[in-house]
Amino acid sequence: MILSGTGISKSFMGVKALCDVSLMVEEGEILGIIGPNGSGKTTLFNILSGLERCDAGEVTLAGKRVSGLPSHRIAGMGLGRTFQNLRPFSGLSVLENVMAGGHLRAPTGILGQILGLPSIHAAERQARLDALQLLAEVGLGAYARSRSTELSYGQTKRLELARALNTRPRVLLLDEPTAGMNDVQAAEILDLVGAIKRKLNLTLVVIEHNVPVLMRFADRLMVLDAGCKLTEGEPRRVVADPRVIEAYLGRGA
Ligand SMILES: Nc1ncnc2c1ncn2[C@@H]1O[C@H](COP(=O)(O)OP(=O)(O)OP(=O)(O)O)[C@@H](O)[C@H]1O
Repeated sequence: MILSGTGISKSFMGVKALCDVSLMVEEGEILGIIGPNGSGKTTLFNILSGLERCDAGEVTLAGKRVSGLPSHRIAGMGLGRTFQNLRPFSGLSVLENVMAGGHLRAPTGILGQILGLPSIHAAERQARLDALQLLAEVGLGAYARSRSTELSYGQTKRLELARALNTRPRVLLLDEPTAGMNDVQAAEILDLVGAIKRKLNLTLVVIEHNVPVLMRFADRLMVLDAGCKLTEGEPRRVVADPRVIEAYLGRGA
């Protein structure tokens, strides 16, 4: 098991966003997370990645307890993520945006940077090559020098993916990677994510509203409803569960 959350609870000013939620993610698997709006999906990602602290519970990554650590430490230990709302650095080029995610791995210290040691230049060159390679992988090779603001919405989603991959994650949390896309575009981006996952031997946890698309992609689904885990398991069995149909698709569905 590469990622686990045990008994995670979180309230915001008395509103229970998560209530005793546990999850186990095996190395190499794709876990899909679904649930109605406000059911706690993003809060769960925020806790797993260290952006929010849980009120109770524990998160482990590759057997090490990470709950309580700052998000950059958890990222450095191999947990990457993308965000539901796109937020590229608008003043930077596409390439620079990807490289900004890679500084976690920079082998050289601040003193070396001030002194401009040759090893820094070699490291910078390598970082640039790595970022260009990732841009090519996500289909943005031709846009390396463009401003990130010149990219279309779908291309910005790909940039977010490249940026997250540049932290060299073992586990990648994807928050609505296909939001705002039609089914064809959604299938296309998930095909790309799947190919990268296989190539880099990643483990994925994916929040997604497009259930039919996610069903084809995920090995397992977990359903949140009002901050509680409703059920989890094999995708077809989960979406046929009457409790899931009622909670997720609405009463009378
Ligand atoms: N920072 C915050 N302050 C106050 N309440 C919050 C905060 N973050 C989340 N919440 C509340 O916690 C609950 C869960 O929100 P969360 O964003 O995790 O749900 P979600 O399942 O990701 O929703 P969506 O599908 O709409 O993105 C909601 O009631 C939300 O209003």
